[in-house]
Amino acid sequence: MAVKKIQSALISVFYKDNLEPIIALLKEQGVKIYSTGGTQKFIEEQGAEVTAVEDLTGYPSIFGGRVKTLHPKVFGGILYRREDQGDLSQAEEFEIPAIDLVIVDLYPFEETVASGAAEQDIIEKIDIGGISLIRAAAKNFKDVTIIASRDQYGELEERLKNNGGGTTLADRKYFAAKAFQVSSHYDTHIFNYFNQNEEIPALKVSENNAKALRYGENPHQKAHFYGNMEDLFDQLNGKELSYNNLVDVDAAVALIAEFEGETAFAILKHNNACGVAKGSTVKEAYLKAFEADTLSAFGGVLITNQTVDKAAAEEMHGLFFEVLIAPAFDEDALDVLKGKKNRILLVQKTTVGGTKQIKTLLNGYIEQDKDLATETKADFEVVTKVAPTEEQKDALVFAAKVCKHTKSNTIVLSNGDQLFASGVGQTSRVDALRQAIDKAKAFGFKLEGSVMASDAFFPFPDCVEIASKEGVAAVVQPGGSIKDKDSVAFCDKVGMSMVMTGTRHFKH
Ligand SMILES: NC(=O)c1ncn([C@@H]2O[C@H](COP(=O)(O)O)[C@@H](O)[C@H]2O)c1NC=O
Repeated sequence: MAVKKIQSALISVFYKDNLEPIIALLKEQGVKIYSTGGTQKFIEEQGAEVTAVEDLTGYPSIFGGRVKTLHPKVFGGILYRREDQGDLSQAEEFEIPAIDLVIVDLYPFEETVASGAAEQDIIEKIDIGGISLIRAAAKNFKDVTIIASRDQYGELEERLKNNGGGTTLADRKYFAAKAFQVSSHYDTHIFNYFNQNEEIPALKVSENNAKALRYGENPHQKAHFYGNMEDLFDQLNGKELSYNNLVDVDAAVALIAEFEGETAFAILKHNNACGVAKGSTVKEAYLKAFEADTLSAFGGVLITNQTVDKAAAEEMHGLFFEVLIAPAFDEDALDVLKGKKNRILLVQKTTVGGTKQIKTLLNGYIEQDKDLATETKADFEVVTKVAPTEEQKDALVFAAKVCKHTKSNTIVLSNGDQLFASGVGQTSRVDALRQAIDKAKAFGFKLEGSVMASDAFFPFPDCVEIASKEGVAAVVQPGGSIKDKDSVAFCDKVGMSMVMTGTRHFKH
């Protein structure tokens, strides 16, 4: 493919670091360089000759730098069509020199917003000239090479070296695509900043980090993860996380976040907890979580909110599991756990931020606030004659937390520190309860004195009737059914206690 030699360049960058090799290369190739204030100074310090953009435009940088490159001599030099006779003669008539390469690094808008800067500082970080240079050069990719971020210097250097100081049309089109990636990402953040109150109903999401996954939910489905796992986790061992691992890891970190300040352990399969427990040590919490369903734990995703020590590691080592997440691992625990090379060990460095959830659906997307509501004892309204004891209230809080993170319809049976069993993703609440009862019994739990949580209200008294036969002593549910009173009346008849929270936790 034909190579177009670069003879002139305009460089205007916010961060000057890492520009040195490019300057050296352009200098070596005798490229004429135009530049703006701070960048010009930096380039001159590298010993290269530079023409100030002011000398090209005949204007100084004005309005505190708001206008410096915005001039027909600059934009004309980038945008005129090199093969169009009319454009060529106009360029000559207006003495507009060609600009073959544009290098820009934009004002750091995103970074400034994240720093908590005042509005005026943020507004001044909306780059106008730079973004216009990027768009102009990308539009004229047939003739112009655009480098729209300092992340791309390495690629430019490599291609210039390989092509004897020029670029091919394919190179320029590639860089143009990257330029629009940069400009659209930049504008997405500006829009979201201006639309913080969501007055304008529009969904703008931009994520530059794409990681190809081995496959999607199934091997015949291609998949990518868009995000920055490294910000959240350090991976200490094991193969790459799969699509399904990521989905479970997401569910696991959301669940364990409910147990701040306690020692908790959860085992998840296909997004649902099959074991959750609290203990005085990680080992104890793990053993209790495992006990809830020793079958489903096989191949599961494990999570705790405390440092994994050797004693806990030795217990877990016997289990085949996919992922273990913890805030830290003792060295001797790692020695044990690393005994299986595919086992993924993640150190969770921080909690997951963000308040929104987005899904594709039909021919569009649905977006909602994350379910960040968690009920405490203070949220309980006792609706039965008998009130739960303090111990039962603690157990109801525990059951409600697990319930919130389980697929609907769900019923959770537990005591205060151990999930006995849950019915998950059932089409009826009665089915969910029956599944929970059968499972709890299959793993040897006695339900006498246990508590029950339901993610949504009971439309009929059937669930409390079944639960009471098993000895369930206290119930937590959101309430809100027109037949609430039937369930309450039944509880009163048999001496069960019930609290309502007013908050439903459907999870589809
Ligand atoms: N106003 C303009 O005409 C203009 N032209 C280029 N810039 C930006 O100015 C910065 C470089 O400025 P300096 O070289 O003075 O450090 C770059 O981030 C570039 O994107 C401008 N600044 C903001 O819009």
